[in-house]
Amino acid sequence: MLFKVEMQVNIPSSLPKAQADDIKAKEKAYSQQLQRDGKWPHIWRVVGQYANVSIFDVADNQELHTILTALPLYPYMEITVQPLCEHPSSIHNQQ
Ligand SMILES: O=C(O)C[C@H]1C=CC(=O)O1
Repeated sequence: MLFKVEMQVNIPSSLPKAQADDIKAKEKAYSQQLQRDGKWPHIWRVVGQYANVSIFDVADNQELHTILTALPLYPYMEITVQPLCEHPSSIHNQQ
């Protein structure tokens, strides 16, 4: 199942820089492993914002929930999820 996920990151200025940098490094490693696994095929920065638009390719809602809630930056994120299906005019995925 494909999902469009938008993540807005709001790290409080009260969080010490070293701690924020550590969380960001863990987030990067976690994200890149999911990308290698094919679960997170797209991630794009939203211009001018500490935010991304991503596509996830997972088995079901539960798997996406498990992945998102394990993001190291999850406590500092606002996340919106939209399920996707095939567009009838798409030239991809035709059988
Ligand atoms: O920077 C972000 O958009 C937040 C987060 C998502 C992946 C990652 O490495 O960081």
